[in-house]
Amino acid sequence: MAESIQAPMLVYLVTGGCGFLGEHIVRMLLEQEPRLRELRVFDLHLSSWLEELKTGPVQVTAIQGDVTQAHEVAAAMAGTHVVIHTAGLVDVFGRASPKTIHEVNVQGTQNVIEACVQTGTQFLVYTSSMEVVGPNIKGHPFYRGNEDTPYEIVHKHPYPCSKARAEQLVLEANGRKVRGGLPLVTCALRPTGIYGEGHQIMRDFYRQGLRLRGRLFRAIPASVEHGRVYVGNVAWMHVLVARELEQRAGLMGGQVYFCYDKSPYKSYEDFNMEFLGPCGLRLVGTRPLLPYWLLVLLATLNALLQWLLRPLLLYTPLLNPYTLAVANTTFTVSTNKAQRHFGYKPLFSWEESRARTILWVQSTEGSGQ
Ligand SMILES: NC(=O)C1=CN([C@@H]2O[C@H](COP(=O)(O)OP(=O)(O)OC[C@H]3O[C@@H](n4cnc5c(N)ncnc54)[C@H](O)[C@@H]3O)[C@@H](O)[C@H]2O)C=CC1
Ligand SMILES: CC(C)CCC[C@@H](C)[C@H]1CC[C@H]2[C@@H]3[C@H](O)CC4=CC(=O)CC[C@]4(C)[C@H]3CC[C@]12C
Repeated sequence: MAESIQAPMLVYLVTGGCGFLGEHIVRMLLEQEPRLRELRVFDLHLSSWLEELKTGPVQVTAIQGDVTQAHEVAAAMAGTHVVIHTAGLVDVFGRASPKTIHEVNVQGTQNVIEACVQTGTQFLVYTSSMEVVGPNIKGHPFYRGNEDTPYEIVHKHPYPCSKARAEQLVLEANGRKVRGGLPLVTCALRPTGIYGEGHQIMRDFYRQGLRLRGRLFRAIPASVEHGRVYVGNVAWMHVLVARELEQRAGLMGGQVYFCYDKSPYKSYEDFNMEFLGPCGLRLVGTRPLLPYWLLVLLATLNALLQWLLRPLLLYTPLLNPYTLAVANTTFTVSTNKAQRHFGYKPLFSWEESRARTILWVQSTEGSGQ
């Protein structure tokens, strides 16, 4: 993919291109990748905003499909140069069964790899997650760690288990021969908690705060730091990785990169208040209002209720033993590997990321978003 003034010639495919992160990757590719001829957006559910993108100079092809169906993936990928595999089932609340999570996240990823081999697509970027590392079930802190920091990785929950297995499959596939005889070049990006325009959990907290007359109640100590990264910067990292993979295959192939930017280190709730505060909400309490043992009890009760009610209805509250453990364990990243390997610098400053997110939160008030 050498720099050239020739007509754009590359065909990209983004799986999960209609999701929260996927939409930002799609828009970023159209803005920042001049060599793009065609962009295929593959998703289980196609969004209406795709229509407006079809009027630009790049051919945008919307493909409704399911990554668990190998033939659908292979058909969509024929003739592509690069695939960004972002589709995934993000569920830590018990909405989907462990089997479904495995099928989408692991089998779906295996299907993407096999389709690369079968169709001759040579470059694969996988959206992994910080969750493949931790926090572990023992609650060990990961404080300003990097890709080489030793950490006891112990997964139990279906979501991190599936992301870890899928990441492993992607990294092991690096170097496999694809159709035509060239080697497959793969790498994985591990975002921490992503925030920004389209972040549904942020919107849910905002709505809950409005219902509670402008208040949210602190549940997690302010001293527990939780890694966060702006969605625009995560998208930019995907675009850069995809662009640089050919030139730096030897260095980048088979590598993992945490996604990072200049977002401040804060607790999950204090970080959310950076956006919800300017939208009129207040976080009540300098310390958690409920003792930790009571939160553990409530989380356990929620898990029990979920199990008991499952034959009748899906009870999926935010608080469960897993989400409590993640929110209550320090997990922050401090690394420059992406800068060293492919020249990444955040495209959006913290101030801009914050301003954009606030504008979006404000725009969701009263709208059906
Ligand atoms: N949201 C976050 O904080 C983080 C997300 N990630 C990863 O980023 C990726 C994107 O996550 P989000 O945008 O937050 O989730 P999302 O749920 O908004 O987007 C996922 C997209 O994948 C699509 N999809 C789901 N199952 C599919 C299937 N069987 N076939 C085709 N498409 C399917 C969905 O329709 C959706 O558009 C996921 O792989 C997730 O594991 C990683 C770290 C943090
Ligand atoms: C008051 C409650 C205890 C607060 C609950 C907050 C939780 C719902 C969220 C706290 C941390 C979040 C997770 C974290 O950002 C890491 C993630 C990475 C992913 O790949 C997917 C999403 C998530 C698991 C994210 C989910 C919500 C939290 C558990």
